[in-house]
Amino acid sequence: METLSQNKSHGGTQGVYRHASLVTGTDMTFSVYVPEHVRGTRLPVLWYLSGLTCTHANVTDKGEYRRACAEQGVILVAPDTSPRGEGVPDDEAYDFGQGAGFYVDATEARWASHFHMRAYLEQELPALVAAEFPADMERQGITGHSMGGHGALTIALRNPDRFRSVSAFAPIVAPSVVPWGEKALTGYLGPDRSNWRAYDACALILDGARVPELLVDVGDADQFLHEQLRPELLRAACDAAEIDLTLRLQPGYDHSYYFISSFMADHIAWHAERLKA
Ligand SMILES: N[C@@H](CCC(=O)N[C@@H](CSC=O)C(=O)NCC(=O)O)C(=O)O
Repeated sequence: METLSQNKSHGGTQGVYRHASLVTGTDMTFSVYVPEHVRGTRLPVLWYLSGLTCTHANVTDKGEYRRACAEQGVILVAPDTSPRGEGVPDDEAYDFGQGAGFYVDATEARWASHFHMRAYLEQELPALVAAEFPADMERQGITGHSMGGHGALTIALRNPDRFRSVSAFAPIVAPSVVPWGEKALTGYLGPDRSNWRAYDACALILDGARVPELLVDVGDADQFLHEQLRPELLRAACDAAEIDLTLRLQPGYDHSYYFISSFMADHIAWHAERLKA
């Protein structure tokens, strides 16, 4: 692992790192904020998965999480949203290809050699974080925004023993039935919709996957609310499965980092309560 930058912030260290990923076959860059801590102690970890067009840098620059992480003693890890670079396939559209990995392991030929964001986040990056940072991997939470909210929900639902807490900002909750998701899942996984269910939070819940509780914030002025996000589908799935969903429609907020940063400290405190219990 190579250190690209390290800066002191709120008493801790904001770092950006690069490593050669075996699962994506590319270099991958990610950021980690480590609060000040007693040498030798290990801190709980919150994963933040980003949305379409993002790298690690969007939340690192605009997410305003460091004060809350420092106060709560929580590490925050922000991975990239796809493999990138020469030799990696891409698409002209902002919602497919590089910057839009949708947290799947692609099976369609054009994408299958590099687009393995599921294995990257379920296996490779956690092992690296455990080895290189003072992270207590028994105390992990996960959150994310939009496409990254979809990633957080689906990874948590598939791995209930790994995460003690899961939340999301304006997540895509049912990619199988919304335009962003239908395009991406067709492109990465092919037309057989039965292969999409492991990547659809509502379908996973319908198929029996469970987490004890969820926190979701969405702005009521979010430009993607009705066509792409459709939080009412998560409400219905959670009600049917008796999952304790706190779904907050935040008046006046849109889809941007102005919205995310407004509720970031709330989410970090909510995760910290569960990770430190
Ligand atoms: N057409 C827009 C769409 C891109 C966009 O809004 N991306 C969001 C995530 S949307 C769902 O995953 C985002 O986080 N953008 C980065 C940011 O810093 O705001 C466009 O191409 O601009």
